[in-house]
Amino acid sequence: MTGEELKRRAAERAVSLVADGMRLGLGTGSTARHFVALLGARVREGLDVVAVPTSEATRAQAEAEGIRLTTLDETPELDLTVDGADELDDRLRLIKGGGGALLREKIVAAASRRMVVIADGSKRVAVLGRFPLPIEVVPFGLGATRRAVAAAAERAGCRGALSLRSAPDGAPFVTDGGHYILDGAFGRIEDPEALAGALATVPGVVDHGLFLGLATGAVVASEEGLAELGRL
Ligand SMILES: O=C[C@H](O)[C@H](O)[C@H](O)COP(=O)(O)O
Repeated sequence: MTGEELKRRAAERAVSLVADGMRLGLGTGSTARHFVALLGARVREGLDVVAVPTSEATRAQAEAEGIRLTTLDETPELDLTVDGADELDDRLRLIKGGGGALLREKIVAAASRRMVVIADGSKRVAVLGRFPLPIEVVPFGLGATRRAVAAAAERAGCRGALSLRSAPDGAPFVTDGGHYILDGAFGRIEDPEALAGALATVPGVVDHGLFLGLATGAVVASEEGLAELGRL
């Protein structure tokens, strides 16, 4: 089975959790894209839901699928968010933001009663950190912020290169919120909570890709079948 087929399998299970009347958060990325496509098919069959997208890319896809959209201003509490992840551990701690959508994703997940992660088996790790941690920063003061991030990470036991993410044209990648991303190649993040706490003390940091205590469940698809973690 290809990676895309595995992602689709996980997305199919997540779509089965959606019921009429639900207020949904729609994730971003190649796995969430399968979920939005499958949800769109159900909406065209008559399913009545309303959804908040976590990126402009997902907004465009959801609109094209005919999914009714809302905002967190109109609908501040959501029933279920379904999103992908770059890594997840057995305690449902995540790294997200490989596609640059981490800030809106975290706001939407925090506004949801349930957040279900969909992923293929390659995303599951024993210790977070193989995937470089995205850290969203304000462009102003980038040099100083980068030094402060490095110092904060070191206090939490993490060392590694902090790379400014680039767009395909070589310019800095800019998030939907107008910010830059530093990718922290920390290797192993032994204490994600300590790192999250340390990063939160740096003024130029808007947010980071550690999602701790947000995911309530996960569907992980591999050749062996679907593994379900937590509460779906
Ligand atoms: O910013 C992007 C998101 O956090 C994605 O959910 C994450 O990068 C996983 O994406 P994919 O499903 O494409 O691996």
